[in-house]
Amino acid sequence: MSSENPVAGPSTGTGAIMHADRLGLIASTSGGAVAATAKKRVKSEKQKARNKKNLRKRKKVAQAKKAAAPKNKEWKPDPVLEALKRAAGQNVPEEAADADSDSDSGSEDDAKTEAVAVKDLTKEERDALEAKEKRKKEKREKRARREERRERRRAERENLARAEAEPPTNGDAGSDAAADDDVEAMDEDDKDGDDSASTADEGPLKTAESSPPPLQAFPLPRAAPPPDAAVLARQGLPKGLEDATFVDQSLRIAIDELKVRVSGNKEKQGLSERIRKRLREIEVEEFFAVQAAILPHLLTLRLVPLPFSNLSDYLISAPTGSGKTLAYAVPIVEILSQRVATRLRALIVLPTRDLVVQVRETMEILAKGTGLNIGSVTGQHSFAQEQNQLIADMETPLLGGSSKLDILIATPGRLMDHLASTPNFTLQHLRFLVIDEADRLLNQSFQNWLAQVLAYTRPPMKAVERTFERKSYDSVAPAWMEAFGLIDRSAEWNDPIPNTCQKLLFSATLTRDPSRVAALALTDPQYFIVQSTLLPSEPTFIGEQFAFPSSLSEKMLILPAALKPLNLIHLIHHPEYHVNSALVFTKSVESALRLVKLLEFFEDAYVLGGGGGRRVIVRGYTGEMKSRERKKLLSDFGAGKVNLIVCSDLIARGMDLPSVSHVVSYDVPLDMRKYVHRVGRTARAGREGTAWTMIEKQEALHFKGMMTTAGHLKSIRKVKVKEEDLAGYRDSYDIAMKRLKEHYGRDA
Ligand SMILES: Nc1ncnc2c1ncn2[C@@H]1O[C@H](COP(=O)(O)OP(=O)(O)OP(=O)(O)O)[C@@H](O)[C@H]1O
Repeated sequence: MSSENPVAGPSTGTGAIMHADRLGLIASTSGGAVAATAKKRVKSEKQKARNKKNLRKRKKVAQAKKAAAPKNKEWKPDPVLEALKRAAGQNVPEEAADADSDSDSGSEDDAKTEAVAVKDLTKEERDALEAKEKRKKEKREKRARREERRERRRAERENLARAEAEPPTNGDAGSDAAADDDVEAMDEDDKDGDDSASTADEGPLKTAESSPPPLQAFPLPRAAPPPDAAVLARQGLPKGLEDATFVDQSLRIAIDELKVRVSGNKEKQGLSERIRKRLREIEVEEFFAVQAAILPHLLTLRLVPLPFSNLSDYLISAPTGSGKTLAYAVPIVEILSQRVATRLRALIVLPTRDLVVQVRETMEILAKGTGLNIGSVTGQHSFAQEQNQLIADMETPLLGGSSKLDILIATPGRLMDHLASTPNFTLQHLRFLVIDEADRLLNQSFQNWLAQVLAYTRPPMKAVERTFERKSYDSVAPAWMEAFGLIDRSAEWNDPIPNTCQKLLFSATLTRDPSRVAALALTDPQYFIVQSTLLPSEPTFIGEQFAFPSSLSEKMLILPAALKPLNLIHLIHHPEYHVNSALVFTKSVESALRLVKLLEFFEDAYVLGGGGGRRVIVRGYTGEMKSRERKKLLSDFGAGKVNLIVCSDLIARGMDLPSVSHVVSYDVPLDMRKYVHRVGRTARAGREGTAWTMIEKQEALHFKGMMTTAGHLKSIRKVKVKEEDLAGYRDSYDIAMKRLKEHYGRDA
């Protein structure tokens, strides 16, 4: 038993082992006090010996450091020591000063000297001295604490050793306490940063026996890894839309070569001679990729599909100008030309009046000689006029409706009006429902048009009570008969009579947003994507697919807003760019009209001033113009009488103006879809075309980000127009600006 052991003091005389948790109790007894005094003495002797050893070590280190220090680094005397020397009029040798500053137990003489000298110190010197004293004191206290801990640990180790020899008499809390102390000691040592306090000689405190292995942490509940974004986006998407069929944009099939499967592996000519003749008349000798891919599927099923035949719905995403209109117009005309009686069998929905007019023209050319009746409702004519065109008999209530038309082309708003208010207008006979520019139309939610139209194409779930007698000529669609009580199939096991309406959705920027797709209630949907082979075979993101005509070249100008008009003028007049027969897109109708005025004033000044030979004819195209005026303008443009049409996004979609050689986005398009449709007004049907985008400096980041997200930035070439290239237009431009200000008032 060691006399240094604080837990087994001599006064106990029993030599019994006391546990660490009784330490406090022992310390309070008189025997404990004697032991403590003896221990203190031994401790202070040991402490002194250790201090001397440390002092020697430090001196050596200090000397080594001095020797290693760069020569130019001067040694600086301790300011406090210097002050003391000055005050005491004494010459303290360098070595002694060093020792004093490091040692925590200065000699008595020194203390006296200091006491005398302190009186003569300045305030700053006195503060410094006090701080130094404080530091010394803290150091002493720290060291004392460390010593105390060391002693305690040593005692505990001895106790443990004894405990191993003899079985313990009570619970073993000591190891825990020791472990706690150990943590504390480590903390203290870390704070000290004092290497003299090394405990290396004492060996590691924690041994395998002394501290039990730490308990395994109870595993915390962890969130499952998030699913892949693409997987998430596909959720709720019909299988057919996940596995899209990719069609190479360069695919071509001669119109005589188009075959359809009849039964088994047998094939036959897909189109009648009549429609092939019509196609040749409009210079269609071969089918473009979208047509070659989709026609064999649509032509296989004829007017009334047999029961159990697979009447799939189709979603087709193909670049602008790739011939989507003919991809649905040809099969509609070909299949409907077999009809005997007139029923409304094809409904084509388009977002704008202009597009309705355009598609109607194509339909009429194809249907020439078939006897098919084609009409349109857009609100351009009065409601009564449209009703007259639509319905043969509005007086007699008829279950099967009374249509004058086989094919109706409509804008959604006007279509809703007729469904609500035109007697005998029904969609029960529909064989085709086409939604062209589908992404745009699916985004239009007015009057919930899509849900309503779809509801009108399906037979009612409940039997409809009739308030009138059925006429002999009242022709009800087979799928509607049961609902009207014309047949009773309740005793039959057969499936309900299938609906014959096939949905076809087309766009250059088709969405696969599952929520929107779900709204379409598609049957066995098939998804076709027409794209250039240069693009990756898998769509990079599931939401939207953007494809561009391969004959399109794209350029961008990043420039200050104030230089936009001059740059546009440069593009128009410089022979290198020769932007002519162009559509110029602005952000609003107002900006379009203003730009038209500015360009007109410029052309006046420039041509009169002898700047350029030919005058460029510029016109604006707005929704406020009468349809007659718009038609005239487009025809003048096609004939080359108008060189530039400045417009808002009104004609950005779907308009087929074959003469457009350039598109200029004078104001940057706000989203990718707008960009795709604007640039798609050129480079149509395989022709060459160039699209320019003017980007104000502060818009560049947004625009580039948008293009990068769509994986398209690399396809756009950045062009820089030099300041000196614009110099030749300056004078005429200044005149034009002056006139523009006069035209709009001084504030313009
Ligand atoms: N097979 C073909 N051969 C020659 N020209 C064709 C063929 N198919 C279509 N075209 C012509 O290509 C032009 C563009 O066709 P269409 O308007 O149908 O394109 P789109 O794909 O609907 O474009 P957008 O997405 O801009 O509406 C039209 O002038 C059309 O007559």
